[in-house]
Amino acid sequence: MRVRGLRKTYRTFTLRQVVAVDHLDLTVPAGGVHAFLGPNGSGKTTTIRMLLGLARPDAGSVHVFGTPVPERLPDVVGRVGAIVENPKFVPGFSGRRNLRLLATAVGVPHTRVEEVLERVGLRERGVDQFRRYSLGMKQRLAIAATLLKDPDLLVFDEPTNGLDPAGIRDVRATMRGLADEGRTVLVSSHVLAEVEQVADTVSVVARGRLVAEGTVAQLLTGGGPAPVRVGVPDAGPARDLLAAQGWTVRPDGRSLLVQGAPGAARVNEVLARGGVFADELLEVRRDLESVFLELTGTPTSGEGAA
Ligand SMILES: Nc1ncnc2c1ncn2[C@@H]1O[C@H](COP(=O)(O)OP(=O)(O)OP(=O)(O)O)[C@@H](O)[C@H]1O
Repeated sequence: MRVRGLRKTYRTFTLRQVVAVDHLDLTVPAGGVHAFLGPNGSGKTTTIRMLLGLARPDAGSVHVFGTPVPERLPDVVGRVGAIVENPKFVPGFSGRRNLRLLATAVGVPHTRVEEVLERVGLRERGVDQFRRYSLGMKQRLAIAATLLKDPDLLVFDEPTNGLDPAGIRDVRATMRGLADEGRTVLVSSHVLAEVEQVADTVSVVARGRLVAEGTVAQLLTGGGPAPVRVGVPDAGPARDLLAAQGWTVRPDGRSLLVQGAPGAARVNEVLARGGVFADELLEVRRDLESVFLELTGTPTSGEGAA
């Protein structure tokens, strides 16, 4: 899936213009789990609605399997399954009966219902009424419904919202399994921790714009080497030696933080050649949470994410 220059504005009831998506570029590689991350209100749902032809962009282009959307949506709609809003199931019907109704509506045989129930781990519970399902089971039934047509691309908008840790784990495992079968899974979330373990690639948006993309490892390194923390008995000569290499050196408590050096070994070598011996050398690994915070200016965990 490829998005270029996507833009969408809304008018509020006071006629104020809200730019929900602002010249967004997005590339979702085929196969694997792609996380679409951003704080609340950063434009994820609006983008997903445009990808699915549910909202019309003001500008920009969307291609799904190389086909322009919404212009030629009917050509690809059968290859796409999505959960955008809470799917409507009949509370008093069993999970299986709900899926059979949907299967009839989309013209797939009831044998397919058994396959998708099995696929999401609900076969045993297929006889239970939908209203008796846990939130996690309801979400897995929703995923089962999207699988009825055997789609190549699955789009899930915040599928782990409101789930307990066990529910999050189940949904995550289901997404991983679908990607391992060769499907493409696009999953949006404002809670990084809920998707980082399962995502092969990531796009981060803030205020409707793309602020970073790549693999989780690429985001962690930010494209450059990790800073090196150096402890030396006398900071002055060490700072001069390191700065002479063109590296940025700043105090970090009782140590020095060196940015731009290709690794701790090279820092050690430069110091030793200058007659300075470090008593501490550490490559400082960034965690994804702090990268996300730097990129979006917003914490990602729980309700604190505004
Ligand atoms: N129908 C609408 N009318 C007016 N403004 C809207 C409408 N839908 C979305 N917006 C605004 O557009 C911006 C982006 O919203 P959107 O729902 O796409 O973000 P999001 O990243 O999906 O957020 P969340 O994680 O809360 O779902 C927000 O400022 C939102 O208030």
